[in-house]
Amino acid sequence: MGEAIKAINLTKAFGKLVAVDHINFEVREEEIFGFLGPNGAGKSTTIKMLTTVLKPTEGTAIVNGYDIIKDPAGVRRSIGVVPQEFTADEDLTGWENMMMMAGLYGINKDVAKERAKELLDMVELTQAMNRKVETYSGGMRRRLEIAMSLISRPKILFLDEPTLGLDAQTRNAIWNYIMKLKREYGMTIFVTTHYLEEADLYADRIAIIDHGKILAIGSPKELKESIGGDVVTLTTSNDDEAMKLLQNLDGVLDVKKVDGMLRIKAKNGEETAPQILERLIKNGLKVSRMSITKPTMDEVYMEYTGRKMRDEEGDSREAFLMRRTLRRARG
Ligand SMILES: Nc1ncnc2c1ncn2[C@@H]1O[C@H](COP(=O)(O)OP(=O)(O)OP(=O)(O)O)[C@@H](O)[C@H]1O
Repeated sequence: MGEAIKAINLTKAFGKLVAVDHINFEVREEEIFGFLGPNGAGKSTTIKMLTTVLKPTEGTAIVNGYDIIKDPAGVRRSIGVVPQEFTADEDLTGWENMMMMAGLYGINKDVAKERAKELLDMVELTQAMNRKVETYSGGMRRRLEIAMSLISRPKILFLDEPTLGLDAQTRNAIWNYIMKLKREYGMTIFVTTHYLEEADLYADRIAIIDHGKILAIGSPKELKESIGGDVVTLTTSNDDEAMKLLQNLDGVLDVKKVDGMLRIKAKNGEETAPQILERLIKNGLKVSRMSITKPTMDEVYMEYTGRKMRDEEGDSREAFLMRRTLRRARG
């Protein structure tokens, strides 16, 4: 598959503040690409440059084969955008908003009606389509905006925090539409979020951005593996003996006794656990309990940004240095 987006040294400075700092990445066709980062990381600024709302200070990007600087009109024709701020007209009905959007793209009336029906149906707004938008809930508005952004049948959809501030059930529904767009229409989706679980569950690949720089990029699985693997926890008939036996086993990164159990860091838990068992049993030990836990996106995020997603500021630098020191000490 080809690439839908390619950012090349993409940079935006506001005076002295470099909001997006020479970033390079590619988004493949038909993937859900999650752009993950805390408030102020540079996510919206990146989206605004990719959708030609803002001009880069330096660098460029190719979107759907069009250069965002040389051919912004080409870019705009081939993309759909759901910005963070609500843009639908409150005084119009859902249906009228759809028609207004179609008008902006110069879409033939009959075609527009056909598409509007299908899209409103997809986001489950058919029943509410003749009501004024001012009566819509937050979730309904977001769904309408998604439908509006699709009226031109774009190849790439940009969504800036589409689930921000919505309840869990609505967030789920929004992600279901996003998955459907990828599955049924083969769309490429570029989506920013600061919900780690959502990126983990739904994105094919994730870029973690902070202070305008991309800190890591990969599938959720690759990112989780990159921070040092899984944890296998064991209870054995002789933990001291077990520790000695496992220390040099292939795939084992570290063995520790914690709370009366053995805590083993392994590159890949599923592959290493059977080998652990085999070695212990061969040497006459009994294993009474065993579990495998995978690192979470929270840990990935903390590892790369040096802070938790929700306590944004605080002593993040210290926390980062502490973690790095501990990691190095562990070897
Ligand atoms: N028009 C502007 N003028 C000056 N500074 C700006 C402007 N737009 C954004 N910034 C600054 O650039 C940095 C990145 O902002 P951006 O909105 O891209 O972050 P974000 O990751 O999208 O965060 P959020 O989730 O809060 O929107 C922030 O420090 C912000 O204050």
